[in-house]
Amino acid sequence: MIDKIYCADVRPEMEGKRVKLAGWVYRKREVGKKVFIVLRDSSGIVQTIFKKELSEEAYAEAKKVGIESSVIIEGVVKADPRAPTGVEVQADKIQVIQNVEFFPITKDASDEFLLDVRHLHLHSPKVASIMKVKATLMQAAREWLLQDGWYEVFPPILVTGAVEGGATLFKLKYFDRYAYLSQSAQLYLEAAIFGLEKVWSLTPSFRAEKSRTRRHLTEFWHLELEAAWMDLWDIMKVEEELVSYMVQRTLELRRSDIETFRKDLTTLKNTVPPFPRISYDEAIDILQSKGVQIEWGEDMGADEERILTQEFESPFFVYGYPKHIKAFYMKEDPEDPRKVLAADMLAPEGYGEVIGGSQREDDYDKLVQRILDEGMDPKDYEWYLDLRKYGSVPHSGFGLGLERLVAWVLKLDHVRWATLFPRTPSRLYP
Ligand SMILES: NC(=O)C[C@H]([NH3+])C(=O)NS(=O)(=O)OC[C@H]1O[C@@H](n2cnc3c(N)ncnc32)[C@H](O)[C@@H]1O
Ligand SMILES: [Mg+2]
Repeated sequence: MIDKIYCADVRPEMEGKRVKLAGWVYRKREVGKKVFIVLRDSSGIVQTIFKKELSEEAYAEAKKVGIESSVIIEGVVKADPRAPTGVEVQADKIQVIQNVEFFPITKDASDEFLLDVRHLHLHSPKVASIMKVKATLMQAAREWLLQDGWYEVFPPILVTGAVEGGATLFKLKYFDRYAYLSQSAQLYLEAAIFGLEKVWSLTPSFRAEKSRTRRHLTEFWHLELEAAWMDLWDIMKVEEELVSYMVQRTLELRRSDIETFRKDLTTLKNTVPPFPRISYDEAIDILQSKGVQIEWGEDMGADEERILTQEFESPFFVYGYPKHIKAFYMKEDPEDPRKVLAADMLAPEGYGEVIGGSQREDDYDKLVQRILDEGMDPKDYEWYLDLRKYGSVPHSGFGLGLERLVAWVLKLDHVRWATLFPRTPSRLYP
C-alpha cells in the first residue's frame, strides 16, 4: 500500500511538512507558469500547485494530465486561506498512474446519461457522499440492533412464494422447476423467531413493479425486523427508536455530507421518539379536508402521501388500514374486522412511506382463511402455516426501504440516486 495520507488530512497546521497523496485529478487550471490541480480521494479534496521554478519536470507532467487521471503527488504543505480547504501542497513530484485524455462526464450531463455511465459517475464526490450516508445509516442500525439484543440472520433470496402479492414477483428457472426472487425476507424471519425471538436481516428485495415513480426500484435494500411476543404498538416503538438512532447518529457522523444536499436539518433534528401517530381514518379525513378525492377503503398512493406529509415536521405513523388493501399475513383488528393491525411509517417533506409493518396473524385457521380470501393456495404456504401449529406466538415485524430513507435524509429527487447501480423497469445496465 502506498505510504500516503488522505486529502482531508492535509491541515494548515502541517505547514512545512512533506506529504504524499494519491487520487484523481478533480479540477485543473493554469495561471501563468503555475498549474493548480485539485486532487480528489475518498476523503475529499486538496489543492496542489506546480510551479515551473520549483520542478520543471513535475510542472511539465502536471500541464499534460487530464481530468480524472489517477496520480500520486508529493510536496510540502503551505497554509493558504485562498485554497478551497485553506491549505495547499507545493508539489515537486507527480507520478501519472493513468492519464485520461477525455472524461465522458461533463457539467451538463443529463440524468439518463449519468445513469448510462453510472460506473464512471461513481467518481463523483457527491455520489460518494450519498454512499457514505447510506453506509453510516446502516452502521448506526447495526449499533442499535446489537445493543438492543437483535440477532442478524441471513434468509434465502431464492423462494417459492409471494409475500407482497404475486403481481410483482420475478420468476426464474430453477433446474427442472421455477423459483422467485424474494420480495421480502419476512416469512423466513417469522420462522427464525422461534429460536432467536428478535431477528433482523438486510437483504436485496425484488419487485417487478411497473410503476415508474421516484420511489420505486425493482431491486432495493430491505432492512427487516421480526420479534416474538410483540404487538403492533410494541413494534412501532422499535421502529421509531431505531430510525431515530439511525438519523441522529448519521447527523453526528456525516453532517457535512448531509449539508451538501440539504441546508435545513429541521425534520432530521425532529426525528426523535415518539413520532406522531394517526389512524388511517384520520388520514382520510385530513386528505378529504384538503380537497383530495379519496374515500374510506381506498389505498393512499404517492400523491396522497405527499399531501399528508405536509401536516408533519418529522416521520409519523399511519395505523389501522382497511384489511382488503393490505397483505394476507396481517392480523385482523379484533376491535374492527374491517381493519388490520398494520402501520406504515411516512417520512415528511413529501417522501411518504419508508416502512411497512404489522402484527402477524398467529391463528392457523384465520391465516388459512386469509390466504384463501386472497385467492392463493394454502398448499404453497404449508411450511409458513406450520409456524402457527407448533408453539405459535403473537409476533410483529416491519421492513424499511433503505434507499427511501436515504432519499428523504438527503432530499434526493429519486431513490435511484441512493443505490450504487439502480434497477428500474427500463434500467438493467450497467
Ligand atoms: N418485513 C416486513 O414486514 C416487510 C413487508 N413484508 C413488506 O415487504 N412491506 S412493504 O411491501 O411495504 O415494503 C417494505 C418497505 O420496503 C420499501 N419498498 C417496497 N417496495 C419498494 C420498491 N419497489 N422500491 C423501493 N423501496 C421499496 C418501502 O420503504 C416499504 O415501506
Ligand atoms: Mg408498504
